[in-house]
Amino acid sequence: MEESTVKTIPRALTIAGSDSGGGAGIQADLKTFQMLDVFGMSALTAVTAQNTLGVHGIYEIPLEGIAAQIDAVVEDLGVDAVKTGMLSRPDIIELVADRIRHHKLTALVIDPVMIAKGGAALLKDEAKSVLRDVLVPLAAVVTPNVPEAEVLTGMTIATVADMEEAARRIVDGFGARAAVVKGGHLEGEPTDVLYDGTSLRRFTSERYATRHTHGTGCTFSAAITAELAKGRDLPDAVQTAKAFITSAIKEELGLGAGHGPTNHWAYGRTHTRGK
Ligand SMILES: Nc1ncnc2c1ncn2[C@@H]1O[C@H](COP(=O)(O)OP(=O)(O)O)[C@@H](O)[C@H]1O
Ligand SMILES: Cc1ncc(COP(=O)(O)O)c(N)n1
Repeated sequence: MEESTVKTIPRALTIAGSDSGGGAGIQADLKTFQMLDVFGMSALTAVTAQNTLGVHGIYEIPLEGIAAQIDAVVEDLGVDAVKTGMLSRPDIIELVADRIRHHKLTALVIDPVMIAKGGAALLKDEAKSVLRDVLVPLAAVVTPNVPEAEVLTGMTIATVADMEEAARRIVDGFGARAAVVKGGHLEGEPTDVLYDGTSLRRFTSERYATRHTHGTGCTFSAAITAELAKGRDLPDAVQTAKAFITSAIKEELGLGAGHGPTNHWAYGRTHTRGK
């Protein structure tokens, strides 16, 4: 009998919005999955007309179409880890939570996307509590930036110690299994904090002075998702994601007149990827 050429490859799904500019949203997620040697799939929640200058239009996908995309990939190709990004509305969040429960997708990364770098709202105000109450309890990890962690917890965050307190509240108060609060919006060396219900860890890097940070949060959470799809534990996944996003910010591409995309090739050029 001929030897089988079938290989198993880790598979990751992103449930998020499309960024026509290619730097954030599902485009950032799929590029990141690819660079980390994970097979990427997508379920679009919305299409945005977007470039480095801002969001020029939002066109949401009908609920039935979002559910059909998720069901189609899970039932045939299989999903080892899943992330959510832009979810826009309360009913989209409810639907995504329903499909995640139905398919028993436990390796779930929630990036609670609220506002684009240019200021456009990607999540309606009335959806914020639904995200916290319905989706966060299903998460293996939630990855808010400082303003998002402030909205979720209602607290003001000015220091790394505040970020740690916010991470604790997201886990102990809202039922996520872990939280990474990202420190890009505070001054100084950007420090991200991970709390998993037992211990706190800090991940710090150099800060690069650049306006090309469009899609940093999407890329970071996609890298965590890719590593979880490979079966890595969460601290390892966060460490790789931090290295991935740091390289992507450092080696800017200089595209566009506004907040340009990060460099999704950079990490692969400087790190040996597991083959
Ligand atoms: N100027 C920067 N230099 C290096 N790393 C950064 C910079 N800005 C953000 N980061 C890192 O990029 C990731 C995303 O951070 P953050 O800006 O806090 O979230 P978001 O992109 O969701 O707004 C985090 O790992 C953060 O530490
Ligand atoms: C479709 C989509 N999803 C997410 C973001 C957030 O990315 P960022 O906050 O890094 O601009 C975005 N701008 N567009």
